[in-house]
Amino acid sequence: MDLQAEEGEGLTTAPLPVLVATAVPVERDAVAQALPGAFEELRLPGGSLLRTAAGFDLLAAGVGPALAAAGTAGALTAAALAGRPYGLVVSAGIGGGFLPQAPVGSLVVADAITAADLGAETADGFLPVTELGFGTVTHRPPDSLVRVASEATGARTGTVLTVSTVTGTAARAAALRARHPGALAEGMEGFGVAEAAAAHGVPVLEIRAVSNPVGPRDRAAWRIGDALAALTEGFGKLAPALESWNTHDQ
Ligand SMILES: O=C(O)c1cccc(C(=O)CC[C@H]2O[C@@H](n3cnc4c(=O)[nH]cnc43)[C@H](O)[C@@H]2O)c1
Repeated sequence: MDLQAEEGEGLTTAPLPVLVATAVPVERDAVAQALPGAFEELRLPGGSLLRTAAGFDLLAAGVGPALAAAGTAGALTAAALAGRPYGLVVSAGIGGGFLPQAPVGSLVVADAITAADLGAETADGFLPVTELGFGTVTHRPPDSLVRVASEATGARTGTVLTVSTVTGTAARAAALRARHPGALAEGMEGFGVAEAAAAHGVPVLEIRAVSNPVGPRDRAAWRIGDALAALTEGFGKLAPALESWNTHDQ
């Protein structure tokens, strides 16, 4: 695919497509509602992908960091082999919000995407995998991208934690806060998406619409419909900002 388009006297770079990875189809569909035009459905090994004419590919990769990483990596590899590489990967979905900073229905954009439970438990507390001599526990989206995304959507910015076990007690929420003072939200996919993006050298963004507080388990307090509506509204504002960032601002 020719990425250069002539415009007037000079050359401008056409924006590379954006991959949006959600966990489940209702999240993918909430994002799709914000994007104009028809969708083409493509089959991939890890599931199906909805492609918009405007350059957004939407993937429901599954719940949890492993499926998120596998699905995202598969889509990135397929796109690269097809000669249509992505310029940006977005992890999008609902999540738990730390109160009072991130109430139900609000949006959070990650300035750090951190694996909160990747490491070892010791008698002296939790050791992140980096202190064991391995890998990484945090990916940082580009500052300019975080700024553009939060200005467009009104989202708060802070750390979004990725957990394999949803927090369900006040004690666990307090422990996470103590270890990650900048945490605003938790989800189960962001770090997996970010690992796959990093492996391909592609920038990543994470946006979460808060469906429930992080803390004691209370299923009656979930507001999934409100969070999905916030995701749609937020993505409607985010999409043009991403296109602009992708073209000019990075
Ligand atoms: O059964 C529970 O107590 C419970 C509480 C919150 C979420 C779940 C899920 O199974 C949803 C997992 C799904 O949604 C995202 N999500 C939403 N809220 C949270 C949360 O508080 N902590 C972590 N992840 C959350 C997550 O990214 C998954 O895709 C069950």
